[in-house]
Amino acid sequence: MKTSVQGYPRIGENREWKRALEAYWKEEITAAELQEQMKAIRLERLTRLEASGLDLVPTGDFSYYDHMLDTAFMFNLVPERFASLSGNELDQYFAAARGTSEAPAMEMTKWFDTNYHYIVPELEDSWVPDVTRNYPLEQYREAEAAGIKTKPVLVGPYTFMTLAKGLEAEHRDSCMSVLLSLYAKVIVELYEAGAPLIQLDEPALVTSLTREEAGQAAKWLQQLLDLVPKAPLQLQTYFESLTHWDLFAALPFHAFGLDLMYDDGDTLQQLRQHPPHQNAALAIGVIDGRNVWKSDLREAQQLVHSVQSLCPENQLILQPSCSLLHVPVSLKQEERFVEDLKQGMAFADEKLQELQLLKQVCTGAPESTLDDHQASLSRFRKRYPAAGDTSSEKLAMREPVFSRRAELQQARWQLPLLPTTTIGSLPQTTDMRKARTAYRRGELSAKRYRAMVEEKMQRWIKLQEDIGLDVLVHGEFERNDMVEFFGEKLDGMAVTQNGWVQSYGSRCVKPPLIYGAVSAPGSMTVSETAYAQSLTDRPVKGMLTGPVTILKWSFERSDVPKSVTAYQLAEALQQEVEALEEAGIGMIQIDEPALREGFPLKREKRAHYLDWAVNSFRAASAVAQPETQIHTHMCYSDFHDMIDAISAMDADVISIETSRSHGGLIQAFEDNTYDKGIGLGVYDIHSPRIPPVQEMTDMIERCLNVLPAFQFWVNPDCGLKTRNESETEAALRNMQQAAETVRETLIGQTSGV
Ligand SMILES: CN1c2c(nc(N)[nH]c2=O)NC[C@@H]1CNc1ccc(C(=O)N[C@@H](CCC(=O)N[C@@H](CCC(=O)N[C@@H](CCC(=O)O)C(=O)O)C(=O)O)C(=O)O)cc1
Ligand SMILES: N[C@@H](CCS)C(=O)O
Ligand SMILES: [Zn+2]
Repeated sequence: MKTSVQGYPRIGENREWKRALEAYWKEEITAAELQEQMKAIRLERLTRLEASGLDLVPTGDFSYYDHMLDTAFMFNLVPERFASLSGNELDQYFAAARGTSEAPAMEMTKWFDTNYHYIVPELEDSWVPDVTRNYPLEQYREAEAAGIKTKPVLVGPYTFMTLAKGLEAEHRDSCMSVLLSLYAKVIVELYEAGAPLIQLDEPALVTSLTREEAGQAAKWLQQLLDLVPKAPLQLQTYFESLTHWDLFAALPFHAFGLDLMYDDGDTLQQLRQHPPHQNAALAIGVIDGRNVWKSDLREAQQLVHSVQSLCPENQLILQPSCSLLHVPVSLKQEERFVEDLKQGMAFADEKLQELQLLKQVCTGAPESTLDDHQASLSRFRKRYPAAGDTSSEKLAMREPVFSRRAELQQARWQLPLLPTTTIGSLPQTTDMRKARTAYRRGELSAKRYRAMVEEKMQRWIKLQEDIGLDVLVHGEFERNDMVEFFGEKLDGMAVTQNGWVQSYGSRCVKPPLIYGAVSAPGSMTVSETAYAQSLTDRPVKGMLTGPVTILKWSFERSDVPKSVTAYQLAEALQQEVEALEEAGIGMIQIDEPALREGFPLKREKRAHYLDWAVNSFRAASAVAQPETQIHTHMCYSDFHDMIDAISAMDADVISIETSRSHGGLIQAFEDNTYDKGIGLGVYDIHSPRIPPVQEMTDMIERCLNVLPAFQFWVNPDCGLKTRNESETEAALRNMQQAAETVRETLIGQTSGV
């Protein structure tokens, strides 16, 4: 029996990776220094993995930004607009990820149902397929030189092609043939270099594929196997079960890696019905790879035991359910958790220890090997029993209906056509972040910290007025992150000191933990919002994070149904909506950017999810007075398949991304006779590029061809916390000008929403 992981965090124990990247982007270090620092991070990581006792240490899972982007570059799939840029290969790579003044960044979207974002490969007609550099081989050799034999990891061809854009359905087969020949080249080189196993990640196979689609995928994988008959390939899936497993079980893969944690028990049954071919190894995901709770190793042992009857012990590999990319590195630096909470937790490094313990007990060590581990888990469970259903799930509906509310709200606010606003956060400058860090460390007084937040609000309220925005925001200066902030305030939740997880590029988040029943001890956002409102006559939007997003971007209890926690969160937020109204706030935005991300990967589970997700949003917002305008915001997701759900949320206005999809999303709203307000995200906030007025005017006009003007608002496509102040001001001035330019062409039409 062996142990392995599919991948491990890249960011380093103290986010060394992020610091190195950002130093390079700020030109504080040279390319050679960046390479050197990255190498040091890679080697430290490898040493750590090997020292943990893992039998198969992964390489190739490391990246300078994102592994999908790496794969695209490896295959020379570099969009024309970057290939023609001057500079070294590294600069081209970062230009594609981040954009430049000449070339907009490549699209970025969610990696399945996680908060990790990947760069979407662009399959262009001009593509000249080639293997420009075999990155996995380079990493394999580097590890070998350090004395560590590793298992190279690649994004598999089916997942890579499925997630890419720009491919017509009728060209899929020919594109796959080309891709397979490139993969074969990379794989043969790895094999010839002596890789003992090569992991092909194919999570796209666990989505709701028809039998025909799964059959086609199996055929393509067979073609790859035919091209590299000697290579020891492992087909790896995760995040769900493989519905049509029987189509894959007989493929001559060297190993199959399956998730036995997020599969509703399906995988074991499928394995019983269709055992993999005789020589195949089985890599079984029996430790939760994407949550932070200590594993019940007795249960895991049982699971391993059940699989042992299907596969000889020497062909079994124990691993987490998925790559450990989605959990923080180590619990070592968490000093503030009360001990009985901490003993119920496991980050990536602790999961490595769990794998070793599990292997020991599954290979003959006495049962007592697990005693200490299980005892601390029991203490945790006793101290923090799974919080039951403490809140009601009754259907929440706002009254009166939207059309009546819209009249009341327009009478109250008298907004012009195409009202302008922003999404909430304004630049979180280094001085603000440093001040917060100092405040947390007790080096800055609460009074001084508050004064700084107030200074920022004063400056930005004035600036927003000066730009001419119609609806202002307080700027979220007091917040480290839109979820962590509420995690700090809410009972039943706790935050980590150093539990960073990569979200996109160098940007990381510290997901809070939901360990008990969630409730609000008092108001959480009123003080800053009311202060900002006191500085202006224009409306200031209250800013809350919705129940589904808090849940999705936290580590929730695995033994409590998500819907139960979502309703608890909704109740806490409902209180906050009331408190904001009492303080005179008449527009409240409840962000739900993770609503789409939470979509179950299997289509048949979606209706149930949407029931509780939409209803918990309504439960949070339905208490609002009819004259209070409820906004919501979502970003970087494809909403085509959920417009009805968005409508059912019954928010008065929703702001969505429009810039990267070039207005394409608006079409989806037209087809569904959506009648509420829509905020057009007219420019991409992830890029330092200042959007020209004309570009945004064109965008608004394109949308006006689809839906009436009175439905539209104009705003950036997400919060501005990552941008600097001068970029933000310039971009907002252009945005305002674009809105006013189009407004002038609409004279005579009445505003409505
Ligand atoms: C909207 N998005 C979000 C997602 N998930 C969330 N949980 N939150 C989101 O907002 N998912 C989808 C998208 C992803 N987008 C982003 C956007 C921006 C970030 C980001 O900026 N991350 C920051 C960390 C933010 C934070 O918590 N900062 C702390 C500061 C902590 C710190 O590093 N302090 C320094 C000192 C100050 C300094 O030198 O800068 C230190 O301690 O050494 C705070 O503000 O208090 C990042 O830096 O990565 C993430 C996802
Ligand atoms: N209100 C948040 C939403 C981000 S999705 C912000 O502006 O950062
Ligand atoms: Zn957003």
